[in-house]
Amino acid sequence: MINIVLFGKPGAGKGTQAEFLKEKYNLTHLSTGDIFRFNLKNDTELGKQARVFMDNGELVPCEVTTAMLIDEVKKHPDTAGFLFDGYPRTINQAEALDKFLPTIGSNVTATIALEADDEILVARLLERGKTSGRADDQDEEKIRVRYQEYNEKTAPLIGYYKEQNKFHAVDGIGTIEQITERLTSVIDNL
Ligand SMILES: Nc1ncnc2c1ncn2[C@@H]1O[C@H](COP(=O)(O)OP(=O)(O)O)[C@@H](O)[C@H]1O
Repeated sequence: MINIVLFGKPGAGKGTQAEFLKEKYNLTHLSTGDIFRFNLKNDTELGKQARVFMDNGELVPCEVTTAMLIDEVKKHPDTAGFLFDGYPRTINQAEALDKFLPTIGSNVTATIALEADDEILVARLLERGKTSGRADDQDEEKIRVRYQEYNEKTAPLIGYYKEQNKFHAVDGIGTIEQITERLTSVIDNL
């Protein structure tokens, strides 16, 4: 089983690249943002719990997110591996994943970060907000909160995975194809 954690700031292109990578490597793509948005739209209990946080650009509490993620992983017992997109986002979540995966005989294979400057990313998000209908992409204030959350809570994961020799970074600026190529060359060399 190969488990890749796609890592990057909001707008870095994780979702776009995940679409290509899941096909190429036959992986199950789990995007916590997408799963939350699905639950929001369908007004499920989980959606109700997540809504306030998401609307404000804050992280949904760890227990809620981790329980949801583990549920999703368990739905795919026969997969060749997972492409985690948007999870883990805190040290706490990374530890939870490192504790859970061995219970299904697996582990994080590698973390790959898509890197890009904040200015470029904020512009991308505002552009996406015009068409995606995502409330959190239309308000610069909320985008700012998401970056703050990233810097405070998610950035420390770089050190966490470096210590395990599982951290790889890829330049996230270029055409979609160029970036896919950079990512695949990392994965092919794992
Ligand atoms: N691992 C997570 N832990 C906590 N909250 C999360 C997580 N993943 C997604 N969320 C919630 O869903 C929102 C949207 O997620 P996502 O689409 O991945 O955002 P972004 O485009 O900002 O990277 C986040 O701002 C957060 O509220």
